[in-house]
Amino acid sequence: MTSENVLTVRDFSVVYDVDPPVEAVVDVSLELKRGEILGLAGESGCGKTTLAYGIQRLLKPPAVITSGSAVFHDESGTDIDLLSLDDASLRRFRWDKASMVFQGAMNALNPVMAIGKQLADVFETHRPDMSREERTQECAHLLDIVGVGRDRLRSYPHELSGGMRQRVMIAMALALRPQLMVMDEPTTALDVLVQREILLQISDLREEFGFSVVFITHDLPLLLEISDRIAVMKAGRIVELDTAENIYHRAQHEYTRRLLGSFPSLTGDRGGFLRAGEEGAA
Ligand SMILES: Nc1ncnc2c1ncn2[C@@H]1O[C@H](COP(=O)(O)OP(=O)(O)OP(=O)(O)O)[C@@H](O)[C@H]1O
Repeated sequence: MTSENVLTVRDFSVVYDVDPPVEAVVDVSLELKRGEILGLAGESGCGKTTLAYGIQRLLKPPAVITSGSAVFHDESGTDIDLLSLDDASLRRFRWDKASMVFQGAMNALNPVMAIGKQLADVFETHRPDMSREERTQECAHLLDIVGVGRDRLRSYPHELSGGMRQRVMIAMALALRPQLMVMDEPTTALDVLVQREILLQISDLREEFGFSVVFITHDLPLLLEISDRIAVMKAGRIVELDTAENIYHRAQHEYTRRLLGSFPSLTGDRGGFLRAGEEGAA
């Protein structure tokens, strides 16, 4: 039977083995539900990126996972113990089951290759049985759903704006229909309006495709708007994890309240702040 959760992390710790050692993630436990957007909030250096990379086994030395477990609950009903996967299984996992969009992703596009070709390459590598027609169809569809449009299939990265290029990266991340998408400050470099538009689109796509998202940013107002639940990190630990609504209205932890208080847009008239889809709500 398919589990209600897509990911279960228990007592997960990561140390950077430098002198003196840095305890970047300390005893973190969390569950990610199927189809939910979980926001990871917290000040710079609190360990958000280390946690997100750690559970996907993307960390390099001097980072060492010192304790805990991370289990992916595949929709087939199989549990995958991420910390015990060998390299080949890990590579497959990363494309097939989980994908990642990071801040500078848009600069990772190959400048001398049309974006349609770069998308098609994903299918050529990971879905070798697909025909050329199917590939082209799928690439066109992907560009449509992320709001770039299929007429851009033959465009080169330099012919697109930063926002468009980041959407292409999101299309790539969606290509193999992963069950989990990790987004680390995916839109921070972009204009605020573009950023908002892309995020609302991700939220819609998530409903359409049913994937879960771990969304990392230090922009708490943005997280409140798009997340179902928010985990607040401080010095490597999760100090509070609750629905976005509870975090906003009924934060329990003093640190969370302080974090909320550091964003002027959240401290004024409460009615002035609305979660997406709640237009008209106070
Ligand atoms: N390669 C490294 N070697 C030593 N310490 C590191 C290394 N990478 C990160 N750290 C430390 O680990 C801690 C957590 O860093 P991390 O990048 O995960 O935080 P973050 O919350 O994602 O911050 P930001 O929002 O700035 O990206 C910080 O104290 C950081 O200085």
